[in-house]
Amino acid sequence: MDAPAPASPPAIALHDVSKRYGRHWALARLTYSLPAGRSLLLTGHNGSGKTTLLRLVATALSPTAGRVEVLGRNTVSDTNAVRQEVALLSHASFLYEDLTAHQNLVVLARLLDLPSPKDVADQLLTRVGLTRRTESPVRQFSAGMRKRLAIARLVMKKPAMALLDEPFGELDPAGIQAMEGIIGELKASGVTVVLATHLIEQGLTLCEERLHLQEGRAVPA
Ligand SMILES: Nc1ncnc2c1ncn2[C@@H]1O[C@H](COP(=O)(O)OP(=O)(O)OP(=O)(O)O)[C@@H](O)[C@H]1O
Repeated sequence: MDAPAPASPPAIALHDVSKRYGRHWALARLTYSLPAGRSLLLTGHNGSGKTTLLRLVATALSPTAGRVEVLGRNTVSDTNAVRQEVALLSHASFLYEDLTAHQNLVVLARLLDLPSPKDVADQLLTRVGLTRRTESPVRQFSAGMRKRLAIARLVMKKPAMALLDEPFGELDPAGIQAMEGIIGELKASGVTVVLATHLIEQGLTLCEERLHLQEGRAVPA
C-alpha cells in the first residue's frame, strides 16, 4: 500500500503568540491554525490587534512570546523564506513618491525579471482603474489612488499569501468593487488571502474562515 501523501502544513499557525508594546499587550496568548488553501477574515474593533497580527505574519514584527509559522516556516528563524511567500498591503504603501504609477510598476516588474515590464504595468493599471493619472508622480496621489497602486504591486509579486490590511479603506464604490474582484482573482489563482476589515459583509463573502479579536484575544464573533 502507498504511504499517504504528507499533509500540507497550515497556511498560518499561531502557537501561544503574544505581542507587547511597552506595557501594553496587543496580542495575548493567541493560538490558531488556518488550514492550507483557506482564506481568513480577521475582524475586531479598533485596537483589537488585527494589524499587529498581520505584521507578525509578514515578519515586520517579532512575537514577544510564542511562535508564528507561515506555510510551515518559523517567522523568526526562517524570516527570508517567509518573506518570499508573503506580501502585505498596509497603511504604509512603500511606493516611490517621485515616480509615476506606471514607473513604479515598471521598476517592480524589472526587479522581478518579468518579460515586457511596460505591458505588464499597463495591464495592471487598467485592472485597478488608474489609467487616467499615469503621468502624475505618486506624491500627488490621493489615499484611494495609492491603495489601488499598492494592490497592483501586490498582484504583480504573485505571493503565496496576501495579507490585506483594510484593503477597502479610502476606496470609492468603484474601487471597492475592483478590489473585491482582485481579491477573488487572487484566491482563484491559489493565493491564501488574509483580510482584515471592518466591512464584514464583503469579508464574509470572500473568506471561508474567520478569526475575531477582542483586546488581543480570540473570541467568538
Ligand atoms: N507601535 C505601537 N506602539 C505602541 N502601541 C501600539 C503600536 N502599534 C499598535 N499599538 C497598540 O496595540 C493595540 C493593537 O493595535 P492594532 O493596530 O494591532 O489594532 P487593529 O485591530 O489593527 O486596529 P484598527 O482597526 O484601528 O486598525 C492598540 O491598543 C494599539 O494602540
